[in-house]
Amino acid sequence: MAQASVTGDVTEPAGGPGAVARPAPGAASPSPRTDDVISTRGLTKRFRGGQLAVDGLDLSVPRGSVFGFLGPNGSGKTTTIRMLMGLIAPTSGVSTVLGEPMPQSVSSVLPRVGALIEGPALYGFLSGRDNLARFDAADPTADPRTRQRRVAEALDRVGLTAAAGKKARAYSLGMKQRLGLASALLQPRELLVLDEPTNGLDPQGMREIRALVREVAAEGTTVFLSSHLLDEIEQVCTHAAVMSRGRLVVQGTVTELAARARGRLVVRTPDTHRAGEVLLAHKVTEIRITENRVDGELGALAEDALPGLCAALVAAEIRVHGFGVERGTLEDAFVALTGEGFDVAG
Ligand SMILES: Nc1ncnc2c1ncn2[C@@H]1O[C@H](COP(=O)(O)OP(=O)(O)OP(=O)(O)O)[C@@H](O)[C@H]1O
Repeated sequence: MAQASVTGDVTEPAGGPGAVARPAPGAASPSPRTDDVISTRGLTKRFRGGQLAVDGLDLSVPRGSVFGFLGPNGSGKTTTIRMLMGLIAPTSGVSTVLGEPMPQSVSSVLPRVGALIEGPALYGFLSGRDNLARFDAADPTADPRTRQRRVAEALDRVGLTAAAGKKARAYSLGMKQRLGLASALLQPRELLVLDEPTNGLDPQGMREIRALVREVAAEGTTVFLSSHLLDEIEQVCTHAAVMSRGRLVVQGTVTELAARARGRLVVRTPDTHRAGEVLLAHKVTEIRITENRVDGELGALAEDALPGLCAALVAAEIRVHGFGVERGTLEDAFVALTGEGFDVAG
């Protein structure tokens, strides 16, 4: 499928989608840019069994963004996050978080980061409130004098005030997820890292978490969240990176990424078959006809061909009830870039 030209700061690995520039073996990786909140160069993880989970990743997360880290299950998102948080060592490559090299700076960086990775670690026999208090007490940078107030505020933000006294083992998956999020919100943070934060939540729970993410971002915290849900990224993120099989496919602003999928021409008419013939005669391709609707690819046709197309339909006495170009979605862009559907295991 033809792709619209892209302006702005969408970046794609040299060599086109899927190709990632890698330093020559043995060469020192160039230092990542430090003005980004997260920056990686050539970040790679090969597990002992030989599995190449992350392959030469160059990621740039701008300060103040809500950055969606998107990819199907198994594409390397969690492995990347675990490397960024210093939980596992990369096989090669470099990364900085909040301007400091990781994993060397774990002790100075992590207090500035709220993280929720692979579900929260909770004590089932403690209440939600006591879990948070315990979590806070384990944080050497947390002020014990303000603990009670901060715990109450965090519970309130995630909508768990009423259930705060219940034992965590009685919590639903969604409630556990919210409690984990509350633990990341006990202190103001410069960066919030959330691995699949809406996993296991019902639609209402998802909406609430997304609203919370927007709220936290509006307060100035950069949010980095992984997801396999395209519509989630479109709803909450300003920027996104797309992973496929351990590699970065593309990164940029969500608006620009979605714009990579060219819109389709859509004509609403009861005279669908005749309209299809006219469009075909005017070089519109991949025409699909459904009830009262014809759509097709504009292909090489430029936007200024649209008035002529509309006039041709009218001249052929086709009853045109609607005529326009529908914007492509991020899912269209993903499919166009990778040639694969989204719900595939890597
Ligand atoms: N500890 C490990 N040892 C060996 N292979 C691993 C390990 N952890 C992850 N992998 C493999 O690395 C690949 C990437 O996994 P990862 O969990 O990073 O993907 P993901 O995009 O986060 O997917 P998911 O959403 O399913 O967690 C997968 O093929 C996975 O099986």
